Amino acid sequence: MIELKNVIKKFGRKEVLKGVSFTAEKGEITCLIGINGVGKTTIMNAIMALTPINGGSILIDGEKIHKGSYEKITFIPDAMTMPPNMRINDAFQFMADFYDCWNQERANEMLSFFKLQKEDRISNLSKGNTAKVNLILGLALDVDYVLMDEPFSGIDIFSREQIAEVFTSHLIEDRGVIITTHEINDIEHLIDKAVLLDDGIILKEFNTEEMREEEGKSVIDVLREVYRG
Ligand SMILES: Nc1ncnc2c1ncn2[C@@H]1O[C@H](COP(=O)(O)OP(=O)(O)OP(=O)(O)O)[C@@H](O)[C@H]1O
Repeated sequence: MIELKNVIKKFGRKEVLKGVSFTAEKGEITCLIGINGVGKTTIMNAIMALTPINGGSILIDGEKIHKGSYEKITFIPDAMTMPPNMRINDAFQFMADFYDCWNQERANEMLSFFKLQKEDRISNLSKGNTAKVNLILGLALDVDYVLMDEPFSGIDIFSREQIAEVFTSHLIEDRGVIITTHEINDIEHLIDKAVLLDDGIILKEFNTEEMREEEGKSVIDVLREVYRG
């Protein structure tokens, strides 16, 4: 389980996270929902210890993140982090050199699922194909937890459908996944838990299936209630 307890983050005098607490379980897809600039990426960076926090704590399976945790958790950003002159195959090699948990077989499987070629140069990839390569680089790691920043943002409908298919496949299955979005429509049916963020605090955290069964409400119904009052 990933557990955030009362996390505070300031940039200068601006307090972006004002005591954020929520949990994300293994085997579940947790979606962090909020408008642009509300602090979703900051939360991802804080979980990965890529940015220091000013208060509270973040635990992964009960432990503070340490060097070894990077064989257990990965972050798929919304932009390419590999050098543009690399080919996809070079990026795979880079990951293989860097991570013990790199799974080449799974990378190849995803590459053919997305109909991409190993020889393709990163700089020549479309936005949709960049997102797919990012997804491969993250999901071909045998890690328990995967963080994804806006995996559907700015991507055409067919690519979105392909990515959605990955979410319901064995590639995700038992892992704990946290994704961020400011646009829930595409992924409402894929997520197990919704965490609504606004102005540095969590407004609501709920299990989507329970909400549907017990109160007859979709995630969008709850969003309307919470954000529009
Ligand atoms: N390095 C930084 N220095 C100063 N302010 C920052 C920094 N990074 C983020 N911020 C500010 O923190 C706030 C939250 O940013 P963040 O990127 O986490 O939001 P977000 O919810 O991910 O937005 P989006 O949906 O646009 O990606 C914003 O007001 C942003 O300007």
